[in-house]
Amino acid sequence: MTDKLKPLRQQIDEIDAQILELLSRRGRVAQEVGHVKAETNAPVFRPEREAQVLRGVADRNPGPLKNGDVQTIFREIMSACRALEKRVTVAYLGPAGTFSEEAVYKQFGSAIEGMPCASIDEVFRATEAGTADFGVVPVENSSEGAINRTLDLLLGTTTVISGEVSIPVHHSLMTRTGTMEGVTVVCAHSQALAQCQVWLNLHHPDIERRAVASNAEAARMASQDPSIAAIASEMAGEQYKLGVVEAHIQDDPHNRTRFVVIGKLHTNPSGRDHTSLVLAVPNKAGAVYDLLAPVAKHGVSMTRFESRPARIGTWEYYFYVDVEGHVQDANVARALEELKQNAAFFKVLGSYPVSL
Ligand SMILES: O=C(O)C(=O)C[C@]1(C(=O)O)C=C[C@@H](O)C=C1
Repeated sequence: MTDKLKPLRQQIDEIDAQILELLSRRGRVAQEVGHVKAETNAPVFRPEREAQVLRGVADRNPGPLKNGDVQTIFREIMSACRALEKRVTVAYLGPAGTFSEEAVYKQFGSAIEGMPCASIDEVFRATEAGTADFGVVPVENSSEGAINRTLDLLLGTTTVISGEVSIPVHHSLMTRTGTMEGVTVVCAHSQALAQCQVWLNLHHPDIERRAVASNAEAARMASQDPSIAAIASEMAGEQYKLGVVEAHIQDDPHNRTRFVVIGKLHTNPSGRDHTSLVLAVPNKAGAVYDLLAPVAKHGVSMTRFESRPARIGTWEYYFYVDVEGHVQDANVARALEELKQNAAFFKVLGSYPVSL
């Protein structure tokens, strides 16, 4: 056994030495890129370029490593190279261990400064003030729909959307002991309680459910009190040394949350992009239909349509629309120009690469 392993491990050592040499070369080139950018005050983080690199490695991947795994490795390589140019600060809805933190790492890799914030409002404030270079905020969940606070804040923000990231959301029921003995209350963020309601009704119909600020906060509470069970990610459970009572209790096994990256950066076209906008129409019959006509006319696909009350006391709404393509694409530019003519309110939130 050992005799057979030895030459294989030698091969691995040789390959690792080559990988290390190549990584070092890549790092030195990134430093040069950093100097060129510094001369022209150009942005360090380029989401469109990173998206192209990651799509490229998946397209050229000869195997046997899986595309997703190769992309994770390259995500980290770019993150480390980027940190040689500048370590970007990213604000998100904390504490550490939330799905928002997971989204931050999926988008930026781990060579960043994470800035956990107490609320979505604070993420916007930190990004607008420049305390953080970017912010990552949840915008919609596949089972629960829009995250209204984010939509409301996008309306008035001076930041733009420069990226999107979507992650699977799996919830586990966890306690200090890994059993439900002595548990009188289940704590989680209200969204998580809603996403697990069918399972809870079936298995623990009589236990009180309490909404708290975040799932990570629920995990922290459960770690200190044996009468509390938390619904959170296993990542948060590990952080607080909780035992898993039941894994994957979310009602929809394909549950996902989509986040957007906000910042001051206008992202260039990557070849596969989305554009987000907010619109309002005059309050008259057929107005919404007329408003959206240019989208179809110019062959632009709409991927999302969401409405929010304008909260000015009348039955008026803001419409949050996502379309395929970039504002610099000719057909998108023409469609938006016409949309703008018919709209009482019109704001482009940003164009950015479609999430992996
Ligand atoms: O191409 C660039 O602009 C780089 O700075 C290099 C690099 C990379 O490591 O590949 C790093 C950071 C950018 O976000 C994009 C790519």
